[in-house]
Amino acid sequence: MKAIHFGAGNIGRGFIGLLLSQAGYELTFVDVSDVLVGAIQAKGSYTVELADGSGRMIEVHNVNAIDGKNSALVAEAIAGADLVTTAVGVHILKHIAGTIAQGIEKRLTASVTAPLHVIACENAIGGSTQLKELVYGHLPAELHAVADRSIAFPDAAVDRIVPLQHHEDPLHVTVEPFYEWVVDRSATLPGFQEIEGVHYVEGLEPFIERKLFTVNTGHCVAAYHGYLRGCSTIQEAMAQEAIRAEVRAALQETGAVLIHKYDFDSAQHDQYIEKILGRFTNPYLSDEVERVGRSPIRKLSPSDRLVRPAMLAAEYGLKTEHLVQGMAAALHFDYADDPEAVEIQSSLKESGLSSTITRYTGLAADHPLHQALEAAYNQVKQQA
Ligand SMILES: NC(=O)C1=CN([C@@H]2O[C@H](COP(=O)(O)OP(=O)(O)OC[C@H]3O[C@@H](n4cnc5c(N)ncnc54)[C@H](O)[C@@H]3O)[C@@H](O)[C@H]2O)C=CC1
Ligand SMILES: O=P(O)(O)OC[C@H]1O[C@](O)(CO)[C@@H](O)[C@@H]1O
Repeated sequence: MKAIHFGAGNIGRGFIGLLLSQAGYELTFVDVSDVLVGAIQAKGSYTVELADGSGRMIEVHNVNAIDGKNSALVAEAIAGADLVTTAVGVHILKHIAGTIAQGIEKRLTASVTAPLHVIACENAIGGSTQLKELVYGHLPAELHAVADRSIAFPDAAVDRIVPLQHHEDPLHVTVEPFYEWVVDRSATLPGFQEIEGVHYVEGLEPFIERKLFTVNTGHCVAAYHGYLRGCSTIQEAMAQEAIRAEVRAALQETGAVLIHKYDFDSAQHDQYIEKILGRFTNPYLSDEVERVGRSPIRKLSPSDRLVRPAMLAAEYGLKTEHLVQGMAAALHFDYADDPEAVEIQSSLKESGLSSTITRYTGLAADHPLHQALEAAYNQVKQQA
């Protein structure tokens, strides 16, 4: 079984690559970083370290890498693969879609009928579905129906905290022990051999929303409040009682939404929240607030971890105060090395608060959440 994985970064090496290799796949990474590609090609292996105080190391052997800038070579590899996965960032999917389409076209021209599954392992709802649309945009229309018979794009939810790495070895990666990779079984093709270690479910929506609106909502709320209060890491932020309470309160709000929408057991969901809070405080990890807060435009967008649960809460008549506080802190994330943060800050200066809110959150000026966010934005800085 051959797998091609786009993105030899933190989650690529520390989670998806590790799991695929352990599941018996012959694994080839595709990346545009010369350092990562060169190091994998030279060594053919790398080490994953578990951040649990045990010092446990796992060696990942027999891995290869292709330079993502060489689309012909990547397409050739895809033509002969059983699985394509990605962990590049949802905004990068459009840049790899053409190459994936090239690989699919090669495969169909060579009459390969074995199923190919393409799974986007990104933090987004419907990531693989988005990738399919992008890939099909590059495929000749007459091939779409043929491709549908042997190529599938099951959506997925991936969860493992892998911070920025600061090791001499560019391939060494430290990860939290916990991981969860959930895939929509209903979108897989007959004859597909399930990947060992992956949890297959018939309906992905409750899983992806539970993950995105708990792990990712909580994490970014900690990051934005932490940044405002001058903390360097999530661990430092979570050690402040006020921030910890703010994160827990935001997760109680998303929890109420999830319980209402999916009829989750309330006590079990509380335990899930506590487990996530415990993961954020893992003393064996050091996770910069700038990484976890990165890409605030994506995180403030209408279908993402802050606005979407708040909109649902408003619709269900539930509380939104702490989600709104999180959004307000996100608008104050003025980190100069993050292009999305810089764009929001320029918009605030040039267009003002109200039109910035509408532009990035999709909340119209007369929406109650818009008005609450304006008020919270003006208050948040004073509380920091
Ligand atoms: N780090 C984490 O804890 C988690 C991250 N994720 C998601 O995984 C994705 C990747 O995140 P990270 O691994 O943290 O980021 P990262 O920045 O460490 O890795 C991304 C990799 O993609 C590569 N890349 C960029 N453009 C490319 C292209 N055109 N072709 C091939 N490779 C390309 C980069 O060179 C980099 O090595 C994101 O969507 C993130 O939301 C999901 C769960 C956990
Ligand atoms: O910030 P992004 O790119 O959505 O992804 C990183 C996020 O995913 C997580 O790994 C959770 O699975 C967190 O570390 C972090 O909040």
